[in-house]
Amino acid sequence: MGSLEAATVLVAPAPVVTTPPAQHKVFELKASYAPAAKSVPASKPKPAKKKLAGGCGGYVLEDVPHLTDYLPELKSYPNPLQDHPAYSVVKQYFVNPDDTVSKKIVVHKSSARGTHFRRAGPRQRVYFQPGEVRAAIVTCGGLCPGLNTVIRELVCGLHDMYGVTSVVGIEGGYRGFYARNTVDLTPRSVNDIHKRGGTVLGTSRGGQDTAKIVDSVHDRGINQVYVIGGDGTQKGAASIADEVQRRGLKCAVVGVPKTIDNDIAVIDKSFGFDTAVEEAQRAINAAHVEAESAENGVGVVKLMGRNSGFIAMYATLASRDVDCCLIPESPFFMEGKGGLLEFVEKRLRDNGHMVIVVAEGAGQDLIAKSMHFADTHDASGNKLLLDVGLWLSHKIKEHFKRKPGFPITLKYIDPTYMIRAVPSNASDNVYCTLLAHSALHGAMAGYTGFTVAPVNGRHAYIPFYRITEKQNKVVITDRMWARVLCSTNQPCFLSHEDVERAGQEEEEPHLPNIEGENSLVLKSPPL
Ligand SMILES: Nc1ncnc2c1ncn2[C@@H]1O[C@H](COP(=O)(O)OP(=O)(O)OP(=O)(O)O)[C@@H](O)[C@H]1O
Ligand SMILES: O=P(O)(O)OC[C@H]1O[C@](O)(CO)[C@@H](O)[C@@H]1O
Ligand SMILES: [Mg+2]
Repeated sequence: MGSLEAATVLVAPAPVVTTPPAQHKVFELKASYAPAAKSVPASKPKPAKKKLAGGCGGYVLEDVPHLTDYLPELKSYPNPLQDHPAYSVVKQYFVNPDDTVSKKIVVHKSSARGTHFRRAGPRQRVYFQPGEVRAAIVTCGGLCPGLNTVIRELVCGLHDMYGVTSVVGIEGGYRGFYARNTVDLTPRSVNDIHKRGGTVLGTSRGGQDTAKIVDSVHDRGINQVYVIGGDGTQKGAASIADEVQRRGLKCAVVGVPKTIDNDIAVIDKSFGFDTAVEEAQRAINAAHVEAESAENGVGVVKLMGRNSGFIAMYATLASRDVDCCLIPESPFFMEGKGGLLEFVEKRLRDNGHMVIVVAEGAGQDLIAKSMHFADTHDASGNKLLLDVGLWLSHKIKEHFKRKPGFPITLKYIDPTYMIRAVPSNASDNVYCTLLAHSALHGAMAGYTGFTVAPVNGRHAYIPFYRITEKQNKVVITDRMWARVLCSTNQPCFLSHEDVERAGQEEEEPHLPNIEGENSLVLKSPPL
């Protein structure tokens, strides 16, 4: 257990005035903060105000909070990395404070410069001394390849780059903050955990009680919290960050986005996704071998993807053995002209076998129509899904039973948990390492209330609200989905209205208008 004083450094007058962390003009941050409070009765923390900076050409920096926003007297120190033998030789190792990463990478002559995020990386000045840091790491939500790599690299990165020796793991997800003891994490104890699937800390759904979590953070003297999880977890982290600010604690709250479904908005890709797609190939290969070896063989493979069909889409494109890919974003129908059953029949007549890949969230409306079921949710409030693979297999079998002289052999493969329980592959391991490093550089530099991830290939600090306001979905009016349809030669199943609706959902939200600052974007002619 750490000392209470360590977590309550806070608003004591500091001898050195800090260098401002950002050069940009900041708007809208008007909150005044009370000095540090200890246990405060449970109350819903107000979300932090958006921190926006504007410039000409429709430039908007959607910035992340900094500890000095509410602890203006906080002391800063030279970054110890400048004396590190490995890093001191790197030219321009520290990130220029004005560097930003553009959300939009494809632009036109008259495009506004649009939304930017603060570039991730080490800063010249840090707001924690090595001996002062007590970091905590927690993993929440479903499993995902790479969780252990992120944990390892946070522990080793903090130790090797910043000399931090106090890192604890919170066991069993958010509720572990107040229901379990912590475990000490050292470079030695995490040395080879990246070779294992799962999370050495354990995980859970539900149990997110912000007030109790922040009480625990305060009581244990924790001043950096690293939260690894999906969209639900990032929402939880946002409310922890808000409560930490409200209490005036010197504690950075940092999110590392995790989800096998790749459904986190704004970011290029979530870690573990590549590994999952690779692992899915084994199931698709098996389905293909089985289907090819039987008379009118049909292989059905169900892959994860609650609301977003990225795993199914990429696994299909990678395999080239798939005849039909079904995802939640693209409605389909079974019976009649242009329906799935007609297509299965045609493909079997033409090729003698076929493989169908279905994302678990696809066709849920069809199943619900055809059977009674209780609409249930998991502990985090996520809707529990019906088994579309089983349902589809049953429907196909029933259809061909009614066709004497057309026997089929159908094999249903459900590798759902196998694709997420494996250790991360080489490229995900490197990705997880960079994510962990970007996360801890941000916390050491005093940033808080952010998720770290690559945006157009560059790591950026993204305010929590940007990650949580909507989910990333396959855009069925985009070229990538067209590539899938082209590779499988499946029908698109969509009505004109479906396509219209999909196009409207994809419209970009308007840029924030900062009076007198980014007016160009408002005056620029529509494209
Ligand atoms: N809106 C929310 N506000 C605060 N906490 C939340 C919210 N939604 C979910 N959480 C908490 O976040 C944790 C993880 O959420 P969830 O089970 O939805 O997984 P996730 O992080 O979305 O990951 P994945 O979907 O990839 O499994 C849970 O402890 C849950 O209670
Ligand atoms: O059965 P569990 O562990 O709740 O997780 C299942 C869900 O988790 C996910 O893998 C997301 O993490 C979804 O694809 C899936 O629906
Ligand atoms: Mg989720």
